[in-house]
Amino acid sequence: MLHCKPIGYRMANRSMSRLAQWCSRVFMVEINQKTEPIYFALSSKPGARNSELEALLGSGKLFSVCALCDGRVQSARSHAHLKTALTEKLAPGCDLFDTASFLPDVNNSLIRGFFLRDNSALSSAERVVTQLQQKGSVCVFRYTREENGDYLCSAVTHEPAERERSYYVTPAPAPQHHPSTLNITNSDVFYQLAEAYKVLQECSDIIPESKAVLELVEEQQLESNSSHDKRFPVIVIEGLDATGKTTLTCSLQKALGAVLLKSPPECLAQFRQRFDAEPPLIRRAFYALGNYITAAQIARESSHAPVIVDRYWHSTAAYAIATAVSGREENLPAVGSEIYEWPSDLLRPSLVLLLSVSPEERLRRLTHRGLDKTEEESQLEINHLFRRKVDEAYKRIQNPACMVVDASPSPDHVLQQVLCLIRNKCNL
Ligand SMILES: Nc1ncnc2c1ncn2[C@@H]1O[C@H](COP(=O)(O)OP(=O)(O)O)[C@@H](O)[C@H]1O
Ligand SMILES: Nc1ccn([C@@H]2O[C@H](COP(=O)(O)OP(=O)(O)O)[C@@H](O)[C@H]2O)c(=O)n1
Repeated sequence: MLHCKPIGYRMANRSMSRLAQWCSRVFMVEINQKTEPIYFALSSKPGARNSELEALLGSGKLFSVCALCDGRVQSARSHAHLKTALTEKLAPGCDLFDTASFLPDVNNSLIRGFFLRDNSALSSAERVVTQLQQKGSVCVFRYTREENGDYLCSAVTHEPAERERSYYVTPAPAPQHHPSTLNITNSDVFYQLAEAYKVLQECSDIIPESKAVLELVEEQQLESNSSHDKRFPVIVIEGLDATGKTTLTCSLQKALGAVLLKSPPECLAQFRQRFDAEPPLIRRAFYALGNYITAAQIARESSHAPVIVDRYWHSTAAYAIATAVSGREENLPAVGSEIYEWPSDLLRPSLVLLLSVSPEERLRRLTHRGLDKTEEESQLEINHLFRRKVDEAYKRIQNPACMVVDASPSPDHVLQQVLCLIRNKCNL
């Protein structure tokens, strides 16, 4: 796959409304998560007819909107703010779809945005988007239907020359790689401490907690360098919420006389809520750094006892990939993709076990437990597609890959099964 510098920022630095710059790109509109997105391009010539595209564009006033800012942190936050503003301000009768533009199969080329179809009584969408445009770096396109059925796209801008220039909307083929996979590296999943570290450095003015997190990372790295002596096995327990990780890790700790650690580590607990409210770029960098703190703790503790770890990099990567990749499981990067590779500088455990229970049993355990779930976990419950993607991503991660354990029997049975595996694989 080709790579490119984040193109959005380059565009933003020039003129946000130069429609010609968007003509090399393909646009994707996601009507819902279960169906294939619709792809179109902008062209100076009319294209072939396409019934799906016409059904999308068919009625109402149509706009696409995206936030373009200098810098990835600002861009990520502006996109999130734009979504909140649109959701709050659009009148009933307006449909809001996720959209993105990209260069087919070119890494880092994706720019996310929204597509609006306005069938509201007062046609209020135009007022809402132009107000948002006045407040910040928001780029708006309008789509209109000609009498002969062709669709044209033009920029909503004060520049007369730009306003008058329009392009035909033409159908485009689906790319080989789903567009939502293009920006995963170093935006959703980080493969080196330095990459995740940089994100929090870039945030430190707007999120003061970032500094404290970075200090903790530095402290732990220094301590671990002086005492790295890995002798005892390190066993990671992974799985969706309520698959029995807490129950099993506590039993394993007792049975093996092991040290129990987790990721994110306890020292980050006070910051978690703050970072959970941020867009994926920042949130995922926070969890990635958590793994490096846990790694430093593992390095120290494994010198004198076996170590059991409740969630580690598999969780960070699998949830991040499943959230980033929209639509169905088939859209995930293929098995063997570099996306599933373990970070080169992160301590590798001896064994990773993935607890697996049926969706029905998991739901029964969640309900029985009756505790608060994170927003993402609640989404899992209602979003079968998302859960399938997390599960599949867990299984595709390699070096080390995880071993799947059937966690539906009784707690004691699961413990005996896992102890047996550990003895076989780790000579304990
Ligand atoms: N093997 C099991 N069989 C039945 N219930 C279980 C089993 N393991 C755990 N549970 C119950 O399921 C719920 C979730 O378990 P927990 O260990 O907290 O999961 P996690 O840490 O993965 O979120 C708890 O109420 C726990 O008592
Ligand atoms: N090592 C980890 C652990 C959790 N996470 C994130 O934290 C969420 C799950 O944490 P949780 O506290 O609900 O999990 P449980 O410990 O309750 O099973 C997931 O949604 C992941 O996004 C992560 O990214 N990396």
